[in-house]
Amino acid sequence: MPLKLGVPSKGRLMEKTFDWFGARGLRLRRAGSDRDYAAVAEGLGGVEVVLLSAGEIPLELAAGRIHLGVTGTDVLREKVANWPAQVEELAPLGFGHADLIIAVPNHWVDVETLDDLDAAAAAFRRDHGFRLRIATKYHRLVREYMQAHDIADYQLVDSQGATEGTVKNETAEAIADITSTGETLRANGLKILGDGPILASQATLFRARGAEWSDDVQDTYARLRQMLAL
Ligand SMILES: Nc1ncnc2c1ncn2[C@@H]1O[C@H](COP(=O)(O)OP(=O)(O)OP(=O)(O)O)[C@@H](O)[C@H]1O
Ligand SMILES: O=P(O)(O)OC[C@H]1O[C@H](OP(=O)(O)OP(=O)(O)O)[C@H](O)[C@@H]1O
Repeated sequence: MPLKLGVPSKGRLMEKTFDWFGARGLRLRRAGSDRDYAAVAEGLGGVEVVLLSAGEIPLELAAGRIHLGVTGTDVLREKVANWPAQVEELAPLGFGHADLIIAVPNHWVDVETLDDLDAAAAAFRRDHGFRLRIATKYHRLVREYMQAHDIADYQLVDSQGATEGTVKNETAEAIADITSTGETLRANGLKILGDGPILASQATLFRARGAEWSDDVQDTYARLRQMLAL
């Protein structure tokens, strides 16, 4: 039985993951063309590479269909309930950095912090008769964060992409999304609340606790750990 390693299937996350493993002696490469979602690992026997969307890797880990997987800590924590029981964080990989933040319109001059947002949300509800809307795809992480900060006067609206546009489109008053350069926020007239990010994410190598760790997989894993200096 091979050790299954889930790797992002496209973009910079895929390239940097290939580079990270390559620098440690495990050469990952696509088996065929750019469109062929098969890949191979060279340098250590017994490893099967599975190319998956970064957003799918958390669920594959939680289901135990892959033994190891690379994805962002943000999507892992968002998609896997009680994640520490399901996966082990083996190593942060030093790329794919992005902060999950809350942002509000620049012209909300009285709102710079979460406390300000709390006050604005109460006023918003009084004035409009419905709760202030925060657009996001990170429902679990935002809910937990708001609960931890005792903020209840809001509602989440689902946005699976182009989230910064929801404010201009008047389907939300604020957003919670990841940012790296901040360009998308600036272009959409939004500013980040000054309390620090909900989560600072980066690409990370995870191990699925519930996968089938047969003797031969464990043996491959031990050799891989040595190779990767884990
Ligand atoms: N600037 C960035 N833009 C988007 N994602 C980023 C950025 N920097 C780092 N990331 C990370 O890349 C990962 C992408 O996850 P996402 O779910 O969007 O991927 P995906 O499944 O490949 O998406 P899709 O196939 O829908 O484009 C997340 O962990 C995210 O934090
Ligand atoms: O701070 P920046 O460097 O501008 O990057 C942040 C943007 O990148 C991501 O979007 P992505 O391109 O993954 O598309 P999405 O809208 O489908 O999530 C994220 O959702 C932000 O919109």
